[in-house]
Amino acid sequence: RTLVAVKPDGVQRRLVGEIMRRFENRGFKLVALKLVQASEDLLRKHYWDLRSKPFFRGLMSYMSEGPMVVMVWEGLDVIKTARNMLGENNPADSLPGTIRGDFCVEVGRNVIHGSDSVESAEKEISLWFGQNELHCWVHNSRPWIYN
Ligand SMILES: Nc1ncnc2c1ncn2[C@@H]1O[C@@H]2COP(=O)(O)O[C@H]2[C@H]1O
Repeated sequence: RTLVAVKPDGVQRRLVGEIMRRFENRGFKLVALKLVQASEDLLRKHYWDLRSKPFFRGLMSYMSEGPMVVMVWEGLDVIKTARNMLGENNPADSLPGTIRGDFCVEVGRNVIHGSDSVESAEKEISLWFGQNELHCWVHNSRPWIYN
């Protein structure tokens, strides 16, 4: 499982449907989804490892500018594959075909976040979602996606 968040710029730019379509089409299963105006406390916990970076204050304010769409996707190697689908942190290094490579130009407005490791995915999922918000359901197309 991985946490994917469409940031306030992605929501404002109406990219939510396009981004979700990419994850659905790839074959991943949606297990949690919500629209959230994140509190400063939540954002501080989410980006705790970056607290000493010079861009930290700007990042907090960017992420508070409007609601985000936060979701959990599940599937084989989803953390790694989602990072590949997102592109590089800096959109200028992101290949066309990736989300950042197709939809943005600046690192401070990079439209989407994805967990970067198993540890951060577990931490981020438990930060943004309660256990009762994570749904277990059967993907009918599963046998056509997995051997
Ligand atoms: N040099 C930078 N200047 C501004 N924001 C940055 C910089 N580097 C990283 N970020 C932001 O910090 C975020 C950390 O992880 P994200 O994938 O959410 O996307 C990153 C960017 O939004």
